[in-house]
Amino acid sequence: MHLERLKLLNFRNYSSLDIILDKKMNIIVGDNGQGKTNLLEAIYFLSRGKSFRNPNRDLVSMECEKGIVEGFFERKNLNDSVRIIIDNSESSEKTIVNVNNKKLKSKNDLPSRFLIVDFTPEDLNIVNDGPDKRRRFIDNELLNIKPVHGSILKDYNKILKQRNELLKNMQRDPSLKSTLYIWDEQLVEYGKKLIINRIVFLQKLNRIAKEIHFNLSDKLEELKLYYFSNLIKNNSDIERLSVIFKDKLEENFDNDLKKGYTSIGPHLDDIKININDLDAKTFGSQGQKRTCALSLKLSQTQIIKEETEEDAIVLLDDVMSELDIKRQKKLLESFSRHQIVITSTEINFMNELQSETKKIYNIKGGNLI
Ligand SMILES: Nc1ncnc2c1ncn2[C@@H]1O[C@H](COP(=O)(O)OP(=O)(O)OP(=O)(O)O)[C@@H](O)[C@H]1O
Repeated sequence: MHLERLKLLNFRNYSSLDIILDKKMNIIVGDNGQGKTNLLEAIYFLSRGKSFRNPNRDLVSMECEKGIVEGFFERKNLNDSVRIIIDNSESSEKTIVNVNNKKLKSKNDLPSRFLIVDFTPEDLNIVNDGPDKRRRFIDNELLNIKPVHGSILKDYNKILKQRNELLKNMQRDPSLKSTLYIWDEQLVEYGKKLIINRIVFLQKLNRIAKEIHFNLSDKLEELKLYYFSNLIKNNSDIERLSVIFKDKLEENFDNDLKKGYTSIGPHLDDIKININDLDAKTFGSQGQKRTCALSLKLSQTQIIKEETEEDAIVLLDDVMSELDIKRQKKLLESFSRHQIVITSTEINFMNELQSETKKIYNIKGGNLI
C-alpha cells in the first residue's frame, strides 16, 4: 500500500501543507529543526491516531486550537481517505478520526488498516538500553499480530503489583502470608503465557531479522536473538515452566519479603542480541548496533506481509548517519518494494541509489522550498 497525498493544517510547525508522494522513494531533506520528523510523525499519526513521541495535544501548532492531518491511501486499487482532527479547544484534548468520511468509534481501529512501520533514532536504544526497552519492543511487536498478548501483559502486571504490595504489607503483618498463594497461582498462570508467547514470537523474529541483517551487512554478519529468563535454562524447562516458576517464587520468598518486590518472573526477562556470536551491546560498533536495531524493527514489514500480503509503508527518520555507503544502499534496496519516506540532513546517499523514481522535498521552517 502507499500514501498518495498528505495534507496538513496547523500540525506542529506546518501551518498548511499539501503534497503528493511518490509510490516508492520519498526523501525529506532539511537542516536541523525544520520539520522533517514532524512530517513523518504526521504520516505515522494517520495510521495510529497517535504520535510516536508526544501526546496528541502537542501536535497542534502553537497558538492554534485545532490541527488536521489528512491522507489518501491506495492499496490494491482501493482508495481510502483518512482525516484526523486534534481539537484542543476544550480542557481535554479530543481526537476525531474519519475514514472515508465516516467517524470511527475508536482510533484503535486504525492500525490494522493503514500499515506503517517506522524507524526513529529512539529505536537505536533497543540494543544499548536496559532489558525493559527490549521487553517493551518485543511485547509491542507481538501485540500487533496477537492483540490478546496485551491483555495477558496487563493482567500479569496487575497481579505483580498486587503481590508486591502484599509483600510490603507482610513486613508489618506476617499473618498475611496465608493469602500469598492466590497471587502466586495467577502470577504463574499469566507469566507462563507471557513467556511462551514471547519465545514463539522470537523464533519468527529471529528468522526474519537474521535475514534482513545478513543482507544489510553484505552477508558479513549473522544476527541471533535469545530469550533470556531467570526461569529457563534449556528447552525442556519450557514444559516444566509452571512448576519451576512456583518453586522459584517459594525459594526467593525470604529475599522478596525483605525487598518488598518479586525478584523472579518475566517482568525481568531480556532478549540477548548477538552478532557473529558476540554480544552486540558489549562488542558491537555504532554502525553494527544501528544495523541490528534496523533489522529488528524493520522485520515488522515481513511479519505484516506474511499476515496481510501487503507491503507496509516504511518511515525512516535520520537512519543514514553511521551507516557506511554499502549499508545505506542495501537498506534502500531491501525495501524497494515498499513506499519509503526517509528524512536526512544531506543527500549524499542518493548518488548511490538505483531507484529511478524518487521525489525529494526540501523543507525549511515548516514549508516546502
Ligand atoms: N506544536 C508545535 N507548533 C509549532 N512548532 C512546533 C510544534 N512542535 C514542534 N515544533 C517545531 O518543530 C521543529 C522541530 O521539527 P522536527 O522535529 O521535525 O525537526 P527535524 O527537521 O526533524 O530536525 P532534526 O534534523 O534536528 O531532527 C522545532 O523548530 C519546533 O519548535
